[in-house]
Amino acid sequence: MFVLVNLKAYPCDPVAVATAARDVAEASGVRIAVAPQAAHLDAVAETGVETWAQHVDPIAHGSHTGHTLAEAVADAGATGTLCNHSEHRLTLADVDGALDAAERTDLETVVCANNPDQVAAAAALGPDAVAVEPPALIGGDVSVSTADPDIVEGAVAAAGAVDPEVDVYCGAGVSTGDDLAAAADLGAAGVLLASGVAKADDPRAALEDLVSGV
Ligand SMILES: O=C(CO)COP(=O)(O)O
Repeated sequence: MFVLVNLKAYPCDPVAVATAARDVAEASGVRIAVAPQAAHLDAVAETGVETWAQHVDPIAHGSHTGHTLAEAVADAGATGTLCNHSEHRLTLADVDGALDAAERTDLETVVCANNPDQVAAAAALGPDAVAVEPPALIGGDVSVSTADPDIVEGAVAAAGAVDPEVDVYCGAGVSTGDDLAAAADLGAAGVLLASGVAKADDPRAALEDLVSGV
């Protein structure tokens, strides 16, 4: 299972979370990546943890102001990027353009989607993975794998019907080892989570619990 921790804009210490994630990944053998604010990519990558961007824009070098350039996040040490997160939705054309930018710079890609229909559309664009995250469950206490297992199974089926090479992750409310195990049982190859780690009193303990059953 892949564990992708999105720090969003939470007021956590990104280097402390990254250091904990690096240590827990090394100790457990579970692949764990951290996606901090773009301005923190360098510092997070320096810890040695697998580092992801939260977003890249569908642009190349040139006259663009206030955008996130794929080359810049790759230079800062990111090896992957989220795209089309529920809190940063793009048009279909812009998802396609962002994936082109990521491919140009060898960034691994996860396109987020609300439901199986959107998962199918996202999978058709050829990302490395898609992540189904029902917006209503994001930031809540109940994991998508418990609250809406059908949507996870539906996403796995939808992506598989379009392109079996595209991995499916799930997210929203994931915070425990049981949540991770339930996601794996439903066919997910990984989880995308945020508040369960970024808002935890002890992010290291939260990460250790997450991977305890893998
Ligand atoms: O949006 C998410 C991850 O990108 C999920 O957030 P939570 O883990 O806080 O529900």
